[in-house]
Amino acid sequence: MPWIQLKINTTGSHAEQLGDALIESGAVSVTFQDTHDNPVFEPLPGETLLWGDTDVIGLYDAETDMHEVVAILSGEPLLGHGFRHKIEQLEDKDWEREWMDNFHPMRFGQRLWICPSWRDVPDPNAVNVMLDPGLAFGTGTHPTTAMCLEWLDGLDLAGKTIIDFGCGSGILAIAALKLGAARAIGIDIDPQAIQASRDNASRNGVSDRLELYLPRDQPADLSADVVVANILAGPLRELAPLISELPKSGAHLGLSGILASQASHVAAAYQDKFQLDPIVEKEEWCRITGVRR
Ligand SMILES: C[S@@+](CC[C@H](N)C(=O)[O-])C[C@H]1O[C@@H](n2cnc3c(N)ncnc32)[C@H](O)[C@@H]1O
Repeated sequence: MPWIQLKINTTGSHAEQLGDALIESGAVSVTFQDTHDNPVFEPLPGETLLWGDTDVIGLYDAETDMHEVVAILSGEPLLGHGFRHKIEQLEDKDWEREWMDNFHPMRFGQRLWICPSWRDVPDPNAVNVMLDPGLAFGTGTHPTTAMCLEWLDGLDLAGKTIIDFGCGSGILAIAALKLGAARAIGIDIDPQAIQASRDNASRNGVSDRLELYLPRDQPADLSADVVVANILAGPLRELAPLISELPKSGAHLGLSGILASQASHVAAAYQDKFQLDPIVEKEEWCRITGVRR
């Protein structure tokens, strides 16, 4: 079952009250985490944070309307309008664990394999990306990543520039580079994802062709032949004006992180500027692709 988590940084004295508020807003569980064990929560661009010592994390069914949750929580006196938070889709941890235990290299499409670095590659002549589960999202086990990898494998990427918007572990950018792309640009709001992408690029010998940016640092005039964004439906809709301008005319766009029930809403935000393909579905998740008009 797919899940979404919402994380709020606070002080220990406020944690319990916020935990109750998260449950009232629809969270099926709430956990408290010592911030010092988990320095992931990032400041918004231009912001200086005074860190609380506790992250309050609510787990929601992925069908939940997170806009509504945020609206409800804005009414909480401890939070208020525009409160800082982070919303993420979650890897299925059991699935992840199983993959680690069984050490399975995985094939995507015709040419591409994602392989744990401690195993021999099944086909040395294939396009092999060496990647181990780490702190950032993206190993290939999640259907949203898998659908992006399959799509990339089917494109002619030779000499192309690709933007990986929400790069996580860097898996999509690195796969594109190994499939022949000349240059990749990874963007993520999470500094830990930038670091993971950098490490994984180095492990795969493609560091010199991968640029990585936090959104506040990204050059203003970015454009590419292929743009892929595996983030959630809400941000994909909100960021449609920005993401739509990244592909050049005739360039390919791939969107993922979308539940089947949300696909038509996301497609509606892109259909004016893109000739969209039929939507592809895998285990409750969808992929939307198209070509920039
Ligand atoms: C589901 S993961 C995808 C990771 C990887 N691209 C993959 O396909 O497995 C989504 C990533 O997008 C990042 N993200 C979420 N919202 C973002 C935004 N508005 N701008 C840039 N990155 C964002 C998250 O930090 C996370 O690393």
